[in-house]
Amino acid sequence: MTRNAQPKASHFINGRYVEDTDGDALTCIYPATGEEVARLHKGTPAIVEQALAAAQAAQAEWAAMTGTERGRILRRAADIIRERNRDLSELETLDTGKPLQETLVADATSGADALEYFGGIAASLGGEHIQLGGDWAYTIREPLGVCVGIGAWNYPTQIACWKAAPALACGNTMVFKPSEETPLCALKVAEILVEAGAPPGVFNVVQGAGEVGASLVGDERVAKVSLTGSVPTGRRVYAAAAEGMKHVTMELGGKSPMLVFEDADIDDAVSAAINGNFYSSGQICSNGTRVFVHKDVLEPFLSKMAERLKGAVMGDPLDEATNFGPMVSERQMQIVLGYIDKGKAEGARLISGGNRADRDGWFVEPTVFADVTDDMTIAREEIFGPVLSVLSFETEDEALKRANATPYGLSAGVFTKDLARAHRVAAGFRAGTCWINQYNLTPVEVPFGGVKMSGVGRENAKAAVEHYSQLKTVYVGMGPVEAPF
Ligand SMILES: NC(=O)C1=CN([C@@H]2O[C@H](COP(=O)(O)OP(=O)(O)OC[C@H]3O[C@@H](n4cnc5c(N)ncnc54)[C@H](O)[C@@H]3O)[C@@H](O)[C@H]2O)C=CC1
Repeated sequence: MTRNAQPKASHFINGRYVEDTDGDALTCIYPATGEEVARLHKGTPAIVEQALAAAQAAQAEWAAMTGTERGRILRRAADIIRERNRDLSELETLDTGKPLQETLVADATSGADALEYFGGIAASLGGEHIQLGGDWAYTIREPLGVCVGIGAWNYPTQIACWKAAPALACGNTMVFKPSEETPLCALKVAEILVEAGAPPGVFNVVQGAGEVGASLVGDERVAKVSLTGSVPTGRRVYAAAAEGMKHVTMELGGKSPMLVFEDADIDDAVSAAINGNFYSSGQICSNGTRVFVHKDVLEPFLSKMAERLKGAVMGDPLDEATNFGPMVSERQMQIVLGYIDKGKAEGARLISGGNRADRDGWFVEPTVFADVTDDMTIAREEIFGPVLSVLSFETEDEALKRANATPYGLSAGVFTKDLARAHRVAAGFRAGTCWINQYNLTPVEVPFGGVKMSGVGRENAKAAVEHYSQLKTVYVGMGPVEAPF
């Protein structure tokens, strides 16, 4: 397999690849080896202008198509993505370093799921009729206009599709800016949408870092901004959008709890903790990084976990036998290693891992700390790497209080065989998504998003439609108009 992932050009605007070599260089590094696999350019003001003008020009025609027609295009794009899943997954692996074993099942395929789902409901979106005695009113569901999508680097294809699919289904157009760490796969989504029949300008991709994102968010033609990123960036983008009274969806970070009660199936709980901490090398916003284990099952939990970690296979992510890849960048690796040092310095007990792996690329060993207390840095801050903190608890009340004692509120999980307790705890969690005896599954049919500092709005499911459309109310007078004088 070739390690050259060079796209035809850096940006995709108005139905075609576009280059502007005046833009600063944007190099794409394969995180498993450090080698350069593509070189692009960041968007210049001229590129940003072209993209916004194209999206604006395309919007009326796109919105005038029937939902059935728009939906058919999205569903066709989903089919093409599935047909090319292997190529797209290999590209995603080169861009992110995530094992091919993962990208084959969780990236392009999840993007296709979103395009299929929103393609399927596009024809049924509409308003309602409200009878008011003799008079009546109806609502029209209208698109917002030009939407901006801004992505993080952990799930580039999925994020592009999770934003594009509902936006386009509702009749909006989009300018999408991928993370500067992972610019490649959104270009493929744009290419495929055009191949599936989307008119030029409906979905555009512009590369760049924060400045390019900020110039998109600040433009008065933009009606809505959807960001997947960190809380500090979310604050900035939300504030900039508020200046123009723009709609926002903020999918931000987390420090989610997973509660393992004494009656839980410990093997399942360990599996879930592995999925919720080491999949994508821990670079998942909804990860359950604070695992609260009841004191009576703490030692069996830790010993089973240590045993299972022996099954982690570090290697070339393009080899399908590899199930544990590197961090996306050297910078992210250094951040994670810094947190591991803090964990050690603040007195957490290292059960396994704890170091950079002795190999090329930006690998950090899967790391488990026990005896973690609520005040330790590793229990409070989002690490976004393969670092699992185990805390112990004695009562349900105590566990729930401690689980909720965080500014974040993205996700939470509970493992118990006691059904009443499972639902009671789920009701008590202050989080946008809760799992009972499961963790980190995010099918497109269910809403996903956070509370508190973890975000605003919801992606996926019918809920996303509310965030990509607005209602116009039309009141219909059927009788004479009464007036006081
Ligand atoms: N809740 C969710 O659905 C998810 C949240 N995340 C969060 O994303 C973070 C990791 O991703 P990163 O790429 O490091 O996040 P980041 O916040 O550094 O960057 C996110 C995106 O925002 C852009 N950006 C930065 N400053 C901007 C500005 N002033 N205006 C407009 N755009 C700007 C970046 O170029 C990038 O495309 C983690 O905190 C993680 O929890 C990641 C995946 C999913």
